[in-house]
Amino acid sequence: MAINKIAMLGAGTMGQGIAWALAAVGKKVVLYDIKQEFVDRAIAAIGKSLAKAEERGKAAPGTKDTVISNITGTVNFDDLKDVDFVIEAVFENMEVKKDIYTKLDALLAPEVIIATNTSSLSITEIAAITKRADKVVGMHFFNPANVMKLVEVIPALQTSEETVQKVIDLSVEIGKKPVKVKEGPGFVVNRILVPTINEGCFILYEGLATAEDIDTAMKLGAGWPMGPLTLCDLVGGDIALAVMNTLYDETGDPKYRPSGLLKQYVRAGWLGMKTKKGFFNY
Ligand SMILES: NC(=O)c1ccc[n+]([C@@H]2O[C@H](COP(=O)([O-])OP(=O)(O)OC[C@H]3O[C@@H](n4cnc5c(N)ncnc54)[C@H](O)[C@@H]3O)[C@@H](O)[C@H]2O)c1
Repeated sequence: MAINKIAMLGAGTMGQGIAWALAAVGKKVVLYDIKQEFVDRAIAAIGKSLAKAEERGKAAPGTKDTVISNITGTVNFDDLKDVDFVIEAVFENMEVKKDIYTKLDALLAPEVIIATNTSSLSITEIAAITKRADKVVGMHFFNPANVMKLVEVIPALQTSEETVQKVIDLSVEIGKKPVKVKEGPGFVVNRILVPTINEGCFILYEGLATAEDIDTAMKLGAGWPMGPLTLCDLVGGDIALAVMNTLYDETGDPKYRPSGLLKQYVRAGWLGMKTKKGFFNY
């Protein structure tokens, strides 16, 4: 079955970028969230960024209109019923995901693949909620998803080879570089990256350097495009903490214990760019 119409669940940071990436190559995207204002805000943000890109000559004239015309926003779950493929990027919370997967499983045609963008939850556990476990798979994009080239493709224990191949093919079709990864906490990128963010939080808490200096050190000393604390603000402190908690819980290895400071920032709602305040102000 050709994949032309794709449901994008969750119009937050990731849903927005993924919807943009899909629409840019001509896929018809149905962007679903729980509130109309979230959907409207996401589509407006894509339009604004593309208008700027056109003004600066970084996107061909008319790109914005083409991309936006390929995205339909909705808060009506039934609007997802005739899609060819689903990508889910709702909150990183198993209860929220379970509710969504139960409803999707009942709504969708049996052959439709459901790909989850989860950063830290078990894809095997998500697959087990459905009656199509062989068609549930991890498709892990990186932020900003319209720019970053990598997609980690993660089969659950139950996922069929055919499903994996379809996700690899779709990733290539939308201009990404897929890498197949066995299911394990953090996959590859977050297993390495998020503990580094966490270490930046420990260093800040211990007062070894200011937030600015920690980031400058890693940019100028290690050639990172941004420092670990800016990266935390970009990813979202809540997401970084969820990944650390998963690494810690799944492995029981104390080297993955989340920093108390990161926990405190999340409790304060200082999640980073999406809340305009994190380790830096936005
Ligand atoms: N932020 C990142 O850098 C990043 C990178 C890769 C993967 N992820 C993963 O992507 C997913 C989303 O992360 P995000 O950063 O976009 O989060 P976000 O908080 O920015 O957006 C989540 C969106 O999901 C919506 N939502 C919540 N419950 C819903 C429901 N029942 N139905 C439909 N929409 C619902 C929210 O209203 C919100 O708009 C998570 O699983 C996360 O682990 C995040």
